[in-house]
Amino acid sequence: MSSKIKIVTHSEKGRCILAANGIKKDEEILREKPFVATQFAWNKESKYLCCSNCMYPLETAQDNVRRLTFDNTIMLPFPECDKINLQNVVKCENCDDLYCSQSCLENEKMNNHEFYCNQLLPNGRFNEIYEVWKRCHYPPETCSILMIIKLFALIKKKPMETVEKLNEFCNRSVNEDLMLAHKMLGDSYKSQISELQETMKKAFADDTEFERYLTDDGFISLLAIIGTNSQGIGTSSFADYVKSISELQLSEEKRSEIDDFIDSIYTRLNETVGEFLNSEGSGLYSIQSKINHSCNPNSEIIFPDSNSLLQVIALRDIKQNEEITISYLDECQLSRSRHSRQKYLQENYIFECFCEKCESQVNDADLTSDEGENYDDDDDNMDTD
Ligand SMILES: C[S@@+](CC[C@H](N)C(=O)[O-])C[C@H]1O[C@@H](n2cnc3c(N)ncnc32)[C@H](O)[C@@H]1O
Repeated sequence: MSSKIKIVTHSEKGRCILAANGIKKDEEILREKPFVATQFAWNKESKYLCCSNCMYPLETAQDNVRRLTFDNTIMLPFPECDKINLQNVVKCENCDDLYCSQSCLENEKMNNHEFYCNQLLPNGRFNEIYEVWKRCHYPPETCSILMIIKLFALIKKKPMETVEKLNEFCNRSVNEDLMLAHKMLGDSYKSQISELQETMKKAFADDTEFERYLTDDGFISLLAIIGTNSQGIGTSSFADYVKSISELQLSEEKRSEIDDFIDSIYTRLNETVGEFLNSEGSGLYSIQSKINHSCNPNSEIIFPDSNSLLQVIALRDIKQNEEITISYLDECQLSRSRHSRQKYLQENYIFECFCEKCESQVNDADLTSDEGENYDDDDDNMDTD
């Protein structure tokens, strides 16, 4: 673990990560690869191209916008800013899964890729699970059945080590687990949890090492571990291109021209794919998952290499022994009243927030922000990003 942090236990929040020494604004606090990470099932089905190991984009920004807008004539200016490296792309010789490099392919093989290689395709051992999952979990996805299958592959290969690691993630009570599992699948698909469980039992009937995860409580608890601890990951070659463009030194006139062009591309993308611009997925990170939420966080998560490698960065100077916190809510949710934030966290993450901001506003009137009410009614999904 990084020498910059230490783990302690808090009576209300469980484990907390503290700064071992003072940390400066913009300083890296933590850099971590996931224990397991996957692209979401529907995202993959919709041909969002990324490395099957690290989620690095596998198409140039130009190809990305051409595909998403259905317009093959788009030419991106400043092609030197389209930096996605496709020179080392390799594929699994059996299932055609793509990897950004030989080392990603090797890593996936080490993590027992063989276990699910070809098995999601029609006639594959896990195809039915995949189909049931897609039926009961429409986009926007917040978790993936592929994550469970990858976890099972790891358990098969390194049983003791994997189960030990999995047990270190935050666990909930049986009741909370059930609420979380319902949240993950969306309220209208509650009844399909048992269909999914039965399909998995059938597919894994001969694998005794998974029995404990396929009982009624075990299955719900597995979904809840993923729901409580997983971190959203999004990678996009066009977003990388836009970032590189923003770093160019340009005249005011050129800057305004390129900004207008990028805006026009985003407008077109909005018409075709709406918010679904990225290769979306999620990962379980052993240390990052122990960072608690705050409604006034002092840190944020970024993905500096456009892949699943995660970095936690300080948003301001952090004192020695101060808790490292991130926000599980987006900017808009964070700006709402204490009551709205608490309601959202309670309904979607099943916990009462004990952050400093909520504690300092404990005597505020129990008013729900107007915008909050609209949002609370609409939103069904959960995710810790
Ligand atoms: C991803 S885990 C964070 C680490 C966790 N504290 C642990 O012991 O592993 C998320 C869980 O931590 C707790 N938690 C996180 N932020 C909190 C907060 N601001 N107030 C109270 N509990 C919090 C909740 O139980 C939540 O479900």
